[in-house]
Amino acid sequence: MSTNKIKHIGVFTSGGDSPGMNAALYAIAKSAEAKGIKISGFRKGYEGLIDGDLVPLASHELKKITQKGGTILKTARSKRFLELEGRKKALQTLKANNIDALIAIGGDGTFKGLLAFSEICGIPFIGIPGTIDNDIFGADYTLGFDSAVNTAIENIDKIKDTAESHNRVFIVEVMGRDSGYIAIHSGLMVGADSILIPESGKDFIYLLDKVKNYDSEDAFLVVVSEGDELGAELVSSKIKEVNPNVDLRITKLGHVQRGGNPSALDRMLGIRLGVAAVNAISQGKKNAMVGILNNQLHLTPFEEVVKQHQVDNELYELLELFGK
Ligand SMILES: Nc1ncnc2c1ncn2[C@@H]1O[C@H](COP(=O)(O)OP(=O)(O)OP(=O)(O)O)[C@@H](O)[C@H]1O
Ligand SMILES: O=P(O)(O)OC[C@H]1O[C@](O)(CO)[C@@H](O)[C@@H]1O
Repeated sequence: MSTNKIKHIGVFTSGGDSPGMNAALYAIAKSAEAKGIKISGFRKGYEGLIDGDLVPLASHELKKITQKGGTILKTARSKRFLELEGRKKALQTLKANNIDALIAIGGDGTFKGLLAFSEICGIPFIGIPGTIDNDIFGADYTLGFDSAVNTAIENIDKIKDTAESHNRVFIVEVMGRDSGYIAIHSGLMVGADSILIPESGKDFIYLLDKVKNYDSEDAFLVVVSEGDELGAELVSSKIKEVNPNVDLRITKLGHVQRGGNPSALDRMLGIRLGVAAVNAISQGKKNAMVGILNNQLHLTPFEEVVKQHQVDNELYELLELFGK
């Protein structure tokens, strides 16, 4: 589609919220206004597309909330959009409101949704990676990941104080549905004795070896990703099997990691990617995600984005050196 045909862009946030989404919405509105393009926001992710729940967006309003976590548009996991019937209703909404391009801010599930939608809807779709899990191919960092890791380390530092005072073994579970990124980053930064992630199968053996003879004047800290196949409880019972003397506690950090004001990095990322998304649409691009790779803007087709993510080799090496 050529540049001058785009008059009205729809935007929505989808999947888990992540700090920085509001900054991206502000940037999208600002950039669209500068190009004379109208912007509407669909509320509650794909649910808003299906129900025609949309609101006009204005940059002077969004400017006030760029520093806030969460998403002003709200978000959802939509069962209805998984069905063709739901996607057909969403198509009707777009037609009825003369939307001629869509920007989605979400995780890999959201982009799988756009791929499915593109089979029945021909308008340009552009994605912005927004998930604390950082499990998206085509972006060094997703919106919200840096803030989530900062929240995790702030809290694990506190746990360490009490763990060291009691010489306790602590298992701290951090978020990451299928991804160990938050665990690796936070685990390295707090000096964890062991880091367990879903992408690595053998790490548990090293942990048991280490903890078997643990009887020290110190804490023993395990950071485990919620996506790890064993999980905190099973890890705990295995540790007690090999060393019944340990004084052990489990803390699950949970959704606290998704909230809070975005870090400087996430605010900047939101602004850069918001502007880049509008530019991409104006340049006639479609069905691709904007992301920052090596500090440069990149467009990656959705087909690539949704492929299984990989933890890169350098991170594995750090994990070997520090976490085992
Ligand atoms: N294969 C698919 N076909 C159609 N829609 C899909 C598909 N996969 C996911 N979706 C839609 O995308 C929504 C968001 O996906 P999901 O819940 O996996 O979150 P996400 O975007 O991966 O974000 P997060 O990483 O924060 O969980 C789903 O609730 C669903 O409505
Ligand atoms: O908010 P919900 O639906 O419980 O989802 C939790 C999942 O979302 C994420 O926080 C990503 O947004 C994952 O780390 C976690 O597994």
